[in-house]
Amino acid sequence: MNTSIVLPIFNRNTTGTNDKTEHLVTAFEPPPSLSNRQAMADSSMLAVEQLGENYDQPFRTLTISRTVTMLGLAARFQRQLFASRRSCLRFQYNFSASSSPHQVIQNVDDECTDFMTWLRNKSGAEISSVLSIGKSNYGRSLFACKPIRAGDCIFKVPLSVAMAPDNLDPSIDSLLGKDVNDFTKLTLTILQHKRLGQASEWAPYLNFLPLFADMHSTLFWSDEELQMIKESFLYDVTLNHKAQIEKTFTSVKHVLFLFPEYFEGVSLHEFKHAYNLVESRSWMTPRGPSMIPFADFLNHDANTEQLITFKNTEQVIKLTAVEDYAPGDEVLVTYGRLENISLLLTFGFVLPDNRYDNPTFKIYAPQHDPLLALKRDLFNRSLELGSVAMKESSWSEIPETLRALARVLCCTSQEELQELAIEAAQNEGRLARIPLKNRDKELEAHQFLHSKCVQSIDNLHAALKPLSHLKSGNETRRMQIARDLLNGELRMFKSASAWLKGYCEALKQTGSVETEVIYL
Ligand SMILES: C[S@@+](CC[C@H](N)C(=O)[O-])C[C@H]1O[C@@H](n2cnc3c(N)ncnc32)[C@H](O)[C@@H]1O
Repeated sequence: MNTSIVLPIFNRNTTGTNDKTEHLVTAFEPPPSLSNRQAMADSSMLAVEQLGENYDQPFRTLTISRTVTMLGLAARFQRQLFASRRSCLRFQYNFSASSSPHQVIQNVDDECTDFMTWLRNKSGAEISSVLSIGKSNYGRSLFACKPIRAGDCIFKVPLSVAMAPDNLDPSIDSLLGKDVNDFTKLTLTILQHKRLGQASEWAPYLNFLPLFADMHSTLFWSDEELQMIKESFLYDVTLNHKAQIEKTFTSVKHVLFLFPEYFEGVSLHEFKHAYNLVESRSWMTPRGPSMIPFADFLNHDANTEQLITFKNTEQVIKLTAVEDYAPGDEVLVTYGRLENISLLLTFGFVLPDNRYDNPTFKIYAPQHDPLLALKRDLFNRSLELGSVAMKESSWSEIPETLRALARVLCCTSQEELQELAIEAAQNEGRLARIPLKNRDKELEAHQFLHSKCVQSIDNLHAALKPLSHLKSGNETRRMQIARDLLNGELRMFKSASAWLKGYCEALKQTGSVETEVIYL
């Protein structure tokens, strides 16, 4: 097999050093194939922190940084499919050297001309004859400038053209510790070449990257702006990610001092900006996270199957059409099955009807619970044993881990915990593979989850109130984003709440229901 899917780097932990977290990500990094990419996205939403220790899950490494957190869990619900969307915008510039009756060239942009001339020279070949760079509602984008048929090759970008960690000046690289990861190296490469200005071999590309003012990742939101999303788990995730990036910056600062020609006066703010450029525009290639000029103008559509691939024999990044496009159609790819929290943290946007969205429960165990240590041990043991199996099973309405947590937290005696452990031992060590034999306890655990849903719904309503009455002129882009995020979460919690309520009613009425009937 010569062709493989090029993985976008997002929805991985990309921060900082090769510590335990990074090791986990690397260890579980799937080989580039569609099925693994799917698996990665499917199992992408789980976070647990207990008593200040991080318990990272494979694949996803969100951690809650609050020291008050005793036991926190983020979990997900499955959603319905939404209809496909394709925008059609007239393009502004066609960079193809050949002419065709289908080409419509509007607003020819000198910057694009320079950029495409630079790219053609750097790659030694034409990148595409059927695509144009244009402006969309989401910044720059790629548009068909000729009819494209499914199966056609839309573009080819040689891997050698990509900016990757191996482009970092070797004298800088050699001074960085072994624990400095490739994402940081790529960030430093961007900063180094930005400082070189027009003398940089990447100048035409770097000039095309979005300005700080056009980037809306919550990493860049002020404290006041972040207050708008305090009810969302993204608030915790953002603070955590900011802290991680800060730590990374501090860990490389001593090296930056040695290269004032590149890094004199580089601030944390600039570092963060470059870091987020890497996070939002890099793709995983054999050279590590790579900025692929031209390919990184592709915007995201959650409903397309269009993916970038890497062709080993030719060492090129390729896009092959999976559908027909008419001239003027925007060509979109999927960045993966990403929920709004990931989209907003990494890319600075949310999808109002995101079918991959999941409500995130923040559940804190009471600190004074004398059984806390036992509960934590039991829950962690079950996580360790259950993680592989959970990956393989399809998600039911309530994720197994969340059920497990609720069951453990609702125990009021050692005997009850013991009972749970015995049942788990009969089910591959998993605490919540099937409904509990003790129906009262099963009901209690689900009522507990239902009460958390109701609480979240109330909190979200309160958070949305000030955002709902704004006059359109007073509304900033980030206010709209915050409202879309919170509304999406509200919908999820309402749906989860309805399901839990129905489940509890069924338990109360029948007292015993078949496992499969209840869980699917
Ligand atoms: C890989 S770049 C794509 C090119 C980018 N539009 C540009 O102007 O360079 C990813 C960025 O594009 C924007 N973007 C991509 N897809 C989007 C979407 N569906 N909705 C809103 N913004 C999107 C976001 O700003 C995101 O961080």
